[in-house]
Amino acid sequence: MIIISSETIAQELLEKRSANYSTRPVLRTNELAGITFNTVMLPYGETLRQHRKLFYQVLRAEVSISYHEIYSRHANELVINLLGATRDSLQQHTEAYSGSLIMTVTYGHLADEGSFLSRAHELLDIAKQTITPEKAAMFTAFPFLEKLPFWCFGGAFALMGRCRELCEQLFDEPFNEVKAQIADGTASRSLVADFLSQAHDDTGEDIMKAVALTGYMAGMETTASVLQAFLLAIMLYPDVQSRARAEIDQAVGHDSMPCLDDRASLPYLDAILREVLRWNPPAPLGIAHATSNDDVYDGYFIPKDAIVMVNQWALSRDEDMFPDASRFDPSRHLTVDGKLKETVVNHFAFGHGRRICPGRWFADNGLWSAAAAILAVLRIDHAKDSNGDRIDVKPEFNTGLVIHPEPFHFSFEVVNTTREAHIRAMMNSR
Ligand code: HEM
Repeated sequence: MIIISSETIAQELLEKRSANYSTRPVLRTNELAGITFNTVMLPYGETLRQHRKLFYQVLRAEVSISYHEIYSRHANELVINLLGATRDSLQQHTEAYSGSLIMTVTYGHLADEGSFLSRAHELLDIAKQTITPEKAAMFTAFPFLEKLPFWCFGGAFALMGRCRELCEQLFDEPFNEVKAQIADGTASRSLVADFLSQAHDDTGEDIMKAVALTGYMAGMETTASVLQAFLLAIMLYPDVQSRARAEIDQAVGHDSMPCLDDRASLPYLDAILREVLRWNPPAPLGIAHATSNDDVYDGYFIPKDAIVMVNQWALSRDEDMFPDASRFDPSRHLTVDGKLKETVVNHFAFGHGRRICPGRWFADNGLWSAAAAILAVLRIDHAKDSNGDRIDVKPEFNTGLVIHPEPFHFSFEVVNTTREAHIRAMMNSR
């Protein structure tokens, strides 16, 4: 296994030599769990090319921004929900935001959105527990284990069958519902509806089904994790929070809500989001790539089928690139005259080369909309204990493929009642 801990080497290998570094390790557990349809797991080849082409068609920068009203609507709901959030429900609120946003953009309005969301969440939970590298290694080393019924293994493994069942249901059901809505003229705009409005054969439809379900599985938790880290960061760094709010007030006026059209006038907010991704990249070890052929780099022999990981955590702590790296400092992404140094969404947190995250524009727009709405209406601060003393919080994160801040105490207060009234009125008018 090769672990890359430098941005330069990540670019040298995964980008400049991408033809050789773009497949994925073969994990037997993906097949057993029935999730080989998932774009993230696909080996390099024709099916992957078709998936990525479709992702590009439906989620590239220009298309992704055209869903701006949906982002705003969900961001407004999030703001109101956060007012009632507790230490233990913050994760749930942020996941509800990212999950329902992805679902709405992907499928439009489903008759039973709750059922889709709860089953998709269940699928993700089971998948996370069953497809870990150590479990994949166990089945590769001892293939006879596959002959045993899954319940023998207990724990999450006993749920492999349920995982397959959920995949089958969620692959077809929402897609077929949108198809029926198109036939009776009730479909709202969505990726699937846009896709179905053009002519496609069955193969094309299966790819769209896979892309649609992958979007939820790949995007829900990552986006929610960044949102939680954003809230933690602006609570711990109140000067950053005040400066971002002042920038919004100045650019859009005290009574209006910021929207994606205002983005170019809010460089500091973008710098904050880039810094959140750098400060604690949500997938600190990325997703494993694998080599298709032998290679030699800088005198080192790298064999075919080697697993190649990018240690994003190490990249984020590179003191040459990011002096005083553990400090949360959005200004490092700005020029001296306050402009963004990088204007494109090309952050290492989204990966490298031909497998770079194809949902990055969508994630970026969703995160921006939520962050802008939160800052425009709410202030997050440390909570106080029963004696009125501030409860200190250390920035601690859990471990896993996708990490989250550990639950932390906080308090929200409304800082702009006009905007709050405005978004409540918008929500009630629907
Ligand atoms: C802040 C949120 C997100 C982060 C940090 C993130 C990060 C990543 C990373 C690190 C990878 C692996 C890249 C590599 O192998 O080099 C990836 C792959 C992927 N992401 Fe995201 N992602 C996010 C949101 C999303 C969203 C919202 C979607 C879709 C709606 C999405 C869809 C995908 C897909 C399909 C892949 C697999 C691409 C492939 O294997 O070719 N992601 N993402």
